[in-house]
Formats: sequence, C-alpha cells, structure tokens
Amino acid sequence: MSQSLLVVEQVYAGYAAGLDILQGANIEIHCGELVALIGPNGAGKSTLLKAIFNLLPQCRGQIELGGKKIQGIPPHQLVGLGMGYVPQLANVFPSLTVAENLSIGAVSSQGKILKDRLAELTNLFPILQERYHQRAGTLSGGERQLLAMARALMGQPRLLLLDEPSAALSPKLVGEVMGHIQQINRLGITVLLVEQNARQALKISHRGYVLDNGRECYSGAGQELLHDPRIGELYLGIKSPLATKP
Ligand SMILES: Nc1ncnc2c1ncn2[C@@H]1O[C@H](COP(=O)(O)OP(=O)(O)OP(=O)(O)O)[C@@H](O)[C@H]1O
Repeated sequence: MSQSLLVVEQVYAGYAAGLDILQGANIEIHCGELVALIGPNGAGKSTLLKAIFNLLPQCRGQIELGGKKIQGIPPHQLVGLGMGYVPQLANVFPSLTVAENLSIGAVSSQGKILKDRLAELTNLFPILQERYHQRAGTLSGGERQLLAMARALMGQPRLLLLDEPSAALSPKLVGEVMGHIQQINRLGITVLLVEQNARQALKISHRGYVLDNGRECYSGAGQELLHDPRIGELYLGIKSPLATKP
C-alpha cells in the first residue's frame, strides 16, 4: 500500500471555546489519492479542511503531513511544507488580473522560476492563458474556480485541499471542474475534495469519507460508497426500493 500523506486522528475543533464542531474526526489519505469528503449540510466538512490548514482557534488531536506533526504551524508555513488550500468563497482577488492572481500564489518571486511556473500552469489550463490579462472578477464561475485551483498549484503542493469547488456552478460546469480536478490528481498531486455534489465527487474519487455530526461514519472506495444503499438513502438522496414499498 502507498504511504500515508495526511493523517487526522481524533480531532476535536471548532470556532469557539467549548463548542467543538469536529467530534473526534479521523481520516487518512495516501500519496497520490483523490479522496472525497461528503456529508449533510453542517456536518463539519469545511471545518475539517480549516482544521487541517490551521485556520481554527480551537483544535485538539493529531494532524500529520508526511509523518510530520503540523498542528500549530501557521498556514503560510504549511504552504511551504507542500499544502495548498482553496476555500469555498473569496478564493481569487477579483480586481487583479489572472496573471497577478497566479503570481501571488507563487512560493518564489524569482524571475525565471516564476515565469516557468506560470508557463506550466497556463499550458495545463489554456483558458487561463486566453484570459491572462483579464480581471478575475470578470471570469465565469467555472473559470474562476479553475484560477483558484491554479493559484494554489503555483505553490507546488503535494496535498491540495479543495472546499466545494462546484458550489454555485451549472451542471455542465460542475462536470468540467471535476475533470480538471482529475487532471490535477493525475499530475501526482494528492487531493482532498469537500463536496455537496456528493455523487459527482464520489464518481471521480479513489476513496471517500462520509462525515456526519463532526466525525466520519462511513468510508470506502468511491464506487463502493456510490452504490451503498445506506449512503444512497441518507446522503445521496436516493430512496431505497424497500422504503418505497407500501
Ligand atoms: N465561522 C464560523 N463561526 C461559527 N460557526 C461556524 C463557522 N463556520 C461554520 N460554523 C458552524 O460549524 C458547523 C459546520 O459547518 P461546516 O461549514 O463545516 O459544515 P459543512 O459540512 O461544510 O456544511 P456545508 O456542506 O453546508 O457547507 C455549522 O453548524 C456551522 O454553522
């Protein structure tokens, strides 16, 4: 089996003292995997990503990246250790151009390294080359999500945390964004994907976790979870045939 890249063990975390949203969450992600984190509204999915990226005031338990304990390490240093995070909202600077947004995400502002990295990403996502001098605020929803992911990739992460990249996108664009996530994963970047669009996320993922009430309640291969009747009924909005019988 491949090596663990991220281990989250017995994590309790929240936004205020004494009010834990995460209730002993555990997940483990191996190098190269694409893992979906699904679950009902308010289950704590985004909160778990924020706990991993050290954005919460309260967090207990253990979080390791590549065998190194990372709790207490500030987000900008986590980027240096190979973690990228794309929040659900406000993930690009609307008044800056595509080129400027990408440059801000770079770990090195050294001329040649920056230029090479910009070229790599615009080759990977040609639409960003076409929109290079356009302000991010004028991009379509799908293009903006792509820019947000590309900006995180400028930091050359080994683990990318994505918080609902398909939020507020039309079904066609959701498919496109999912395709781009697979494309990123095929480059060898490990991805933890939080999604409301659970079916689409499980379809493209190697494995998935279902989070409910701040801790994982099911886990398994993406296809397995997709076809598990318990999960279908509770989390994917599919009625069990037994439940529909008179
Ligand atoms: N900044 C915050 N301050 C206080 N409570 C918060 C904050 N953000 C989220 N919460 C609370 O934490 C709980 C979990 O929210 P979270 O956003 O992690 O859920 P989620 O599973 O990502 O849900 P959704 O799929 O609806 O985005 C909710 O009860 C929410 O109200």
